Parts: sequence; C-alpha cells; structure tokens
Amino acid sequence: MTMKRDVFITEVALRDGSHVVSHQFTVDQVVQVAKALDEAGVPYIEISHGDGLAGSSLQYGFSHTNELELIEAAISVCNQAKISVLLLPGIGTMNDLKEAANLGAKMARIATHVTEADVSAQHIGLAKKLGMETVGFLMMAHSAPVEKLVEQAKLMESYGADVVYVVDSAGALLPHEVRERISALKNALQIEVGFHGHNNLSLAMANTLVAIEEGATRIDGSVRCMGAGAGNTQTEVLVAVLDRLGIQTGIDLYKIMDLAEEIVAPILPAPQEITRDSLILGYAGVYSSFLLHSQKAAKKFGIDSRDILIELGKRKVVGGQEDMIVDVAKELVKKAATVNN
Ligand SMILES: CC[C@H](O)CC(=O)C(=O)O
Ligand SMILES: [Mn+2]
Repeated sequence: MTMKRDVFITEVALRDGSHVVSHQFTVDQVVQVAKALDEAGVPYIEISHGDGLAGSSLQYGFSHTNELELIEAAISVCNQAKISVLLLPGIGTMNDLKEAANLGAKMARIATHVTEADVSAQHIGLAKKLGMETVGFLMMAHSAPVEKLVEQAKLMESYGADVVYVVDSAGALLPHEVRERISALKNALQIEVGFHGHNNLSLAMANTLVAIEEGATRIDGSVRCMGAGAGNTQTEVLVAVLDRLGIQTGIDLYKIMDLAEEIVAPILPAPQEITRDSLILGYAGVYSSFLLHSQKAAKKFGIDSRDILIELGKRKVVGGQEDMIVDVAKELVKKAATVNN
C-alpha cells in the first residue's frame, strides 16, 4: 500500500550529520539508523560523506569507512526508504555517481553554489540516464538575489532535474527571505521545490514551515539536529508539528522519536545546540560545514574562532574553499601582531 504524503522528508543525519562526527560513521551505526528510519516510514535517507560523494580527502576530512560500503549496508536493511546520495561536481565524479547507482541508490542530489548551476548539467543528465530521481541543490541560497536564484533553478530544471532545493547552508535566511525565494521558484518552475535549513539562528523550523506554506513539498531534516553547525530542522519535531497542522509525512511519530533518542543521540559527540560559534555561522552567513575546521584553526593559532568566521563571511567564501580557513587564521594572527607592535 502506498503511503499518502503531502510533504516528502529527506533525512540527512547520515550525510549532513557526517560533518558532526568528522566523517567517522561506522557500518554498524549507519545500519542501525537507516533500519530504524526505514521502519519509521521515512521516504528518503541520504548517505554520503558530508561533502558529498568522494568528499573523503585531506581538504574535507577523511572518512572512517568508504561511503559506498555505508550506502550498500543501508540499502540492505531498507524495505521502503530510498537511499539518496549527494554529489558536488568537482568533488564527486560521474563515475562516483554510477557506482552509487549500481549499488541501488535511487536519488541523486547535485549540489552547486547558488550562482554556479551550470556545472551541474552533465551530472543531472547522467543521474536521469541512470534512472535516478534527480534533485538540483542550490547551496548558500542566502547569498544571491532572488532573481539570480530563479535563473539558476531554471537552468537545473532545463538540465532535467525533477526537484530544485533552496539550500540555506549557512542557516542565515530569515523567514521572509525564505518566503520570497520559495514563492519565486514556485511561480517560475514546473517542477517540485524543496527546502534545506540549518538552525544556526534558531529559524530552521520557522523557515521550513514558511517554505511549506509557499508550496515546497520536499523538505530536509535531521533527527536530533544531527547536521553541520547547529544542525538542520529537527526531523522528529517537524513530523510532530506537521501532524498537528494536518500535513501528512507518512512517518510514524513514536518510532522517529524513539530512534532519535535511543539510536542517534548516543552517536552525537555532544547534544546539538546553538553555541556562540554556530550562531556566528548564521549571523555572518558562513557555510555550516566550516564550523569544526574553523574551531580547529582557532585552537591551532590561539585566536577566537568567531573572528575567523566573521572574516570568512566578509570574504563570501564558498564551499570548496576550506583551505581559506587556515589562511584567514594566519592573517588574523599577523594583523594582531602588527597592531600590538
Ligand atoms: C559541503 C556540502 C554541504 O554540507 C551541503 C549542505 O548540506 C549544505 O550546503 O547545507
Ligand atoms: Mn546542510
């Protein structure tokens, strides 16, 4: 029997949450979480390195376990949920996508910076050819005007994407900005629209509800907020709120609450909360995945991680420029030394 769903949730704890554990997920953890999510009725579960397929590297952090092994293990325990993979062109290759599809991944999300949709053409084309449901994922959506976002989303639609997402990578968008963006995309596109939030300004839930009000039907969440920075819209809370609103997700509330509490919470290094650093991510408009890298650099150079994050925000650094974090830290140390002498 097919479940009636008004909104389709993609659970990203096993991908965005990979940043939280510095990409150290084990097969055992992934199997336990994926099996419980499947039993709870979650329709899509994303699994990849935090920075997408082939993200395991010196630049982004090496994975504990090869993501293809994690994907395969998750697929083997899911009965109804489809496994999704994230791919950032330039990090992941066409071959990585083929390998994931061969293992049985059914959805591909092709992510680009919000102004660079043109680099997704080949990957979207290949995903469609492989028979995968294909999503265009426009990251750092706060950093471009609405007209630019629409132009880029239309490009992804023209390449064959089935869905385009507004991705608030920095958790910087305010509710009225989400409303403008989703409503503009709904007016301009023929395909479904999605929203991926981060909770750095404590707005992930409010922004998600605004997105749904404006017609978004694809929504990301992470159980226990297990995503980069302060995490994403908390899936089990979202399921409860949507249920109260009469919006069907097809997800069993008790089951998702139980797995959040009993399986995911013990995996978290610390409970997800809005710390001063994650708050700065949203305030300064910095990629949530830069959090741990910036904290590491701050410790190494003996400076305040907030200063690094503020400077990265001023420079409008985009994903893939993680090496800038250390450069900025060094410059701040040098500047402080000049001022003191
Ligand atoms: C670096 C990829 C990134 O984590 C993708 C994502 O979830 C986002 O931009 O929020
Ligand atoms: Mn994210």
